[in-house]
Amino acid sequence: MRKVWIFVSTVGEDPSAKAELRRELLAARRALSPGAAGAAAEALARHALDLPELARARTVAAYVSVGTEPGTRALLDALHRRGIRVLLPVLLPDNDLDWAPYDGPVSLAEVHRPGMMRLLEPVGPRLGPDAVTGADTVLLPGLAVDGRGMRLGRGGGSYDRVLQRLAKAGAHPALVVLLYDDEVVARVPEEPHDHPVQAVATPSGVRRFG
Ligand SMILES: Nc1nc2c(c(=O)[nH]1)N(C=O)[C@@H](CNc1ccc(C(=O)N[C@@H](CCC(=O)O)C(=O)O)cc1)CN2
Ligand SMILES: Nc1ncnc2c1ncn2[C@@H]1O[C@H](COP(=O)(O)OP(=O)(O)OP(=O)(O)O)[C@@H](O)[C@H]1O
Repeated sequence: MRKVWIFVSTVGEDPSAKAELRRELLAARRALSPGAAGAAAEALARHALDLPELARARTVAAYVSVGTEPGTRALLDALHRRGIRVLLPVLLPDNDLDWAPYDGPVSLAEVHRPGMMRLLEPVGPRLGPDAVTGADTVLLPGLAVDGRGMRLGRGGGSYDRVLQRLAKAGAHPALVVLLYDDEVVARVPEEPHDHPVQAVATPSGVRRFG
């Protein structure tokens, strides 16, 4: 599996290299047993909650894991119980993200858009796409990250836009991607619009970049 990716990355870092790596990583996630996924979510929440970036945050932008993603529900509830303001994304028709507060599990609703995975989104008041610029820490979904902090997302470009918006606003929240252990890879294909993150939290711990 890695052989294919190394070959692709040496011939040029084009969008198809990202698409190929995404397919491989999503297949690996699908192969995970429910028991292993549950244990991973628990360990991930434990390590993430130890992050000083979360302990001292007043506002955290996060997301609700779905399907085979590393589980974030326990983490969201722990942050909410600590009195931290948690913002969750609402996917807009152009793949940009709006934000609304997390107010416990009852504040979430399943949203199904044709051709896309079902998401759990907040039902509360929408705060607008710029609300993320008020976060002290942003927890990002992804499929892989490399040693430089370059992140591979699902390909919607939603978080690329978030990172661009933060830069434009001069906001510098801590950026932490949540992944499984084997999704920390040697190199992620990179395009000019990609921005690095500072850290990754996985079930086995936290790694910081640069
Ligand atoms: N749990 C969670 N919430 C999230 C994200 C995420 O990655 N995970 N997002 C991260 O940006 C945003 C939503 N973006 C999404 C981007 C793609 C797909 C999706 O279903 N992709 C299909 C492939 C679709 C296609 O081929 O075009 C897939 O992954 O199977 C869903 C949400 C905001 N909320
Ligand atoms: N700031 C931006 N505004 C609008 N579109 C963008 C922006 N940044 C990237 N895109 C577009 O989004 C698409 C997906 O980009 P890319 O493959 O890097 O997504 P990703 O980083 O994997 O996904 P995500 O950011 O949602 O996690 C590309 O077509 C890219 O041109």
